[in-house]
Amino acid sequence: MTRNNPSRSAGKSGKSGKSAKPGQVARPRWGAKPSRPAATDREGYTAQTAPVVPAEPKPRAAQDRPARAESAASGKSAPRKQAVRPPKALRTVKPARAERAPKAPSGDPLVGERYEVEVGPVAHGGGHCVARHEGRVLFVRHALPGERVIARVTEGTTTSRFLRADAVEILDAAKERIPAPCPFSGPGRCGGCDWQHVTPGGQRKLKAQVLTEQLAKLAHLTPEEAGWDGSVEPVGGKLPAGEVPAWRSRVQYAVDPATGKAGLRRHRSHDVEPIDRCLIAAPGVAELGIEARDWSGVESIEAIAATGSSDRQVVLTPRAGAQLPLVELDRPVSITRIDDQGNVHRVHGRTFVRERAAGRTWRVSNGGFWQIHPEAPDTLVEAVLGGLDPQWGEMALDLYCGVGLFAGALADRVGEDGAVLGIESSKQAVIDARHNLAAVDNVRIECDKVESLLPRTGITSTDLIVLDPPRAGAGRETVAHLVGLEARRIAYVACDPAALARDLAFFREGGYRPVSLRAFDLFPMTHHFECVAILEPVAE
Ligand SMILES: C[S@@+](CC[C@H](N)C(=O)[O-])C[C@H]1O[C@@H](n2cnc3c(N)ncnc32)[C@H](O)[C@@H]1O
Repeated sequence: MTRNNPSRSAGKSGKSGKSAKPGQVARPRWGAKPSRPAATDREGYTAQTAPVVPAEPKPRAAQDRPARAESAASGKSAPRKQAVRPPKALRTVKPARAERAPKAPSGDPLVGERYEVEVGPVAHGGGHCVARHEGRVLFVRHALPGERVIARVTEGTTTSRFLRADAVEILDAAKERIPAPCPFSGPGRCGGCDWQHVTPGGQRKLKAQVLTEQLAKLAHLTPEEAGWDGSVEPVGGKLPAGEVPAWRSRVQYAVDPATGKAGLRRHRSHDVEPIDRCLIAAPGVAELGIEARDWSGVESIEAIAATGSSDRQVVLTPRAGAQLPLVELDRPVSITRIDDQGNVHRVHGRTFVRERAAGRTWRVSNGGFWQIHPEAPDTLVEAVLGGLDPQWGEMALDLYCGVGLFAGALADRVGEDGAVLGIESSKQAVIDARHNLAAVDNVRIECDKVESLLPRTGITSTDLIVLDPPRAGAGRETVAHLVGLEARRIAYVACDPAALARDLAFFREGGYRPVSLRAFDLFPMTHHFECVAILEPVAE
């Protein structure tokens, strides 16, 4: 579909504050700083044609939901904190309705059954590959396409539409298979990494296959049509063979209640795999020695090592009713506690870390969102700016702006004649963004949900848009609103290839197509990766 864009064919509309020509919409000077002072707080791979891969069914019951270790790898989806539920007796009991009651699994359990299978293509979403046994689909972890393995069932019954399984014996190994460097990985063990058993190049090939398949299935685009060369770009330089990249600047540990030992959650489980060391943790995290302490009374620990500053922070969530233990760590570190209402309390030091990236220092408070790979902010900013090519005097939107990373970069490029509006729903992130960009006159940050604020801004057009939504993507309605703003270019930063492909289809309906797409291996050893798509209006 071609966009009907009268203002574009009439020439560029006037810049902020200038009067509109007849037939054009006057642009309010929406990027200017608000007159009130900014809020402050107390301180401060090559892909082949797309294989046909069965979709992983959506979770139906609560116990089917992916565990935090998996979803947290990208840092985008998992909620920071869930308030502890009140004791059962205090909860409001809803009337029992047959359709609301979770269905008890029917059929006989197959867990523990072992099947010899030929492993098919990698599937989106869980670090697993697809296999078939006697007409049933198996999602098999710890396997690689083309392998022949013994798969042991981990979930499912005789009536299940699909089964989950782990490859527990490899009969014919793929050439990309290596011995897992991490002693805590493998069937039934730590759920933090998916592809410890795969060469770095093999991991990127798998990610490229997933992206190719999602683009074909959900956006009906070939790599060429998406402007993608089919590669997932490595980030962080080449490592000697056998060495694991230590990239995680933020690690979410869980604590085994029986032993008080910190570890990582097993795949799709709340059980804790105690570890001595996480191989992919950044040196600044490893130095904290979290795994060596007794954390009795603590439910979870987020360990953060800032990049470009010596700031270290641990964010502790105590168990309900437990006393926070006296925490002594080997080096200066800020300690923050989150109570059962989700409120943040300073225990020691600062409640934030200072991250250095893209030419600025960024304050990030309370374990709020920040890209996890130390090279991610610069890599993504470079890809966004390179794709958008912002011009002096242009107007830009940074949607889902976090603490202001892309807004800051855009502001520098559009200059004082241009303007940037950031929208972010987290109050603390907005406070941080306003603090981080306080000296930048042409940026304004608003706190609200993009979908509810955008239609109320009165903004009818813009030159550039960056959107970096959470895992679910932006969705049809928000995309419909964005295409109506007639931006010259749009940069879509995505951590989930399925959400990206779905939204690309919505953009296509609205007359925008991807002119370039890059994929970055910002989450090595896991199935996650990040994409930057640049969209332009289809020529009229
Ligand atoms: C993937 S992060 C991107 C942050 C930022 N662009 C960066 O790279 O640091 C997504 C952000 O969107 C925010 N968010 C989630 N849902 C939102 C919504 N409906 N409207 C506005 N912001 C939202 C989250 O709080 C988070 O800061």
